[in-house]
Amino acid sequence: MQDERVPVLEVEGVTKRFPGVVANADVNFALHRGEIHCLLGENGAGKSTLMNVVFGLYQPSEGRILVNGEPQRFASSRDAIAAGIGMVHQHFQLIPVLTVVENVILGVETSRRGQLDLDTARERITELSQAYGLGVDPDALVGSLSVGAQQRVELIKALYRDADILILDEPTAVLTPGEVDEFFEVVRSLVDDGKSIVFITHKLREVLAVADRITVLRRGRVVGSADPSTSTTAELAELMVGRAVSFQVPKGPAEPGPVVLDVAGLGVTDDREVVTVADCSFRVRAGVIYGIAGVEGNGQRELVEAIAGMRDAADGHIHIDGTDIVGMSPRKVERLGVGHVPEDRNKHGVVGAFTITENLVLNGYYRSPFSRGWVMRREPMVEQAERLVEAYDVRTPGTEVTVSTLSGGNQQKVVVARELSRPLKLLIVAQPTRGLDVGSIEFIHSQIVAKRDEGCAVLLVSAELDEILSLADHIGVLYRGTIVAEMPRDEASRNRLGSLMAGAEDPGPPEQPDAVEEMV
Ligand SMILES: Nc1ncnc2c1ncn2[C@@H]1O[C@H](COP(=O)(O)OP(=O)(O)OP(=O)(O)O)[C@@H](O)[C@H]1O
Repeated sequence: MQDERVPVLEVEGVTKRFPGVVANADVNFALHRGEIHCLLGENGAGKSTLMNVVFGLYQPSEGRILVNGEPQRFASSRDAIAAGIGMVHQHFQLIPVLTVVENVILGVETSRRGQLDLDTARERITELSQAYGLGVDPDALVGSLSVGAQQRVELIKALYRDADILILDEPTAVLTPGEVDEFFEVVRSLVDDGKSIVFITHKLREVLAVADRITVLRRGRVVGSADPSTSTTAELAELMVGRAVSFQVPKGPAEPGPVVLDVAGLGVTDDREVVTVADCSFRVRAGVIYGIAGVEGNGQRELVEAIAGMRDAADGHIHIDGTDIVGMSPRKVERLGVGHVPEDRNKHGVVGAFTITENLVLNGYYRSPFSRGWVMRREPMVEQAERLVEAYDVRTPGTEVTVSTLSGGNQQKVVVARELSRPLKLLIVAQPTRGLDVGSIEFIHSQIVAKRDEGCAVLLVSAELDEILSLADHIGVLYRGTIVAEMPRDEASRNRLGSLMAGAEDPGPPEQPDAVEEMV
């Protein structure tokens, strides 16, 4: 029998240094059996690094890891898995062209008479899926699954390897509100079954809803712990960031100018040639934030890519400041004064192997002052990088480090800094604060409002209704690739948008405009 008082996982005095950075400094942390322990901290606080040490991906510079009271030495994640630890990363590690069962057994194949034993694996996956309410079809192609279902496949992968301790790194960042509720049910059933969970998130309301215990990291150190039954989101925010955070965006009324973006009868297909945007029409005026609300997967990605010149339109028109941009290259569109913060920063936002300085001039290196004739000029590039790193509070040892070494949230700040720091006519922002901490959300929201107040037209696409409600002046609901309803912000409510997003009838404007809830 195991002694219930011995934590299932202990981190003792762990320090992890990278060149120029102490990512974790003398961290102590204990996880008990059957508990959900939330690890909180601002972007770059060292949460992922600590969990990568626990999962054997990094070796600690100092300190040790104990599992059930036994000191461990993990040479790789294989050793951590053997000790009963499973991790679901922020970015899934699945192969889209393989089925669920093939993905799950990769690396742990069992064979019978030299043949892969898919049947036994399939049975086990079905059992796990039923036991924890995961609803995963073992034969589905992973690439055809929703983000929420892919995440459950990652969970099954860990459970299939007999994980007792599960590390979930920002699992809800990519989920819709409905999926988050389902996910919490799954987490609870795991805990009821005796699993122990480390849960990393930036969403303070979630923390209070789900955590048994909370530990807060700041700049690599544990700065405190909190009891979820007696803490408030404001207290947690202050503990994380080290100052009081305002959850409301200060914003005056919009002063609408001429139409900048005019989308008319637009049709766009996705990578598989399936029509995902159809007969879509809306207009965005200068000085206005137009928010697109919608359940993810209703054509948002293709719509944004078409407006940014990254995807061809099959039908209709897109006028930006009077110019029809259909068929134009992204660079030409960008030269019209269009900024774009893409939804997937790794694919389209940053080049991981380039430095911060280089990433900050990705779309302007050929222009003055960064180039003169054919010659690139480093000095103004570095000057700009130093200025933006300071203004956007990008946590980094310097501007010459490669962006892949920054924490996820800090990579996002680099993209936002690059796109918002130049004069723009149209700013397209898709999920601008995904993965960001409360302090950074506050800052980026204020920058988006400042852009609007300069007279820029802003197209905001967000899966967070609270983000739409707190920033947008006018709202369009995208359902199955079409704007099915439009309304001024004052006539929107969470209920009304929720119904329209689900394809239901419009219940009409609320009697009282909805107050904006905290975006955390
Ligand atoms: N492989 C690496 N090489 C160099 N520095 C790194 C590496 N990995 C992380 N760091 C640095 O360690 C610090 C902590 O990063 P980490 O990713 O652990 O933060 P985090 O709390 O998970 O942040 P976020 O909430 O933004 O994901 C950051 O300053 C980051 O730049």
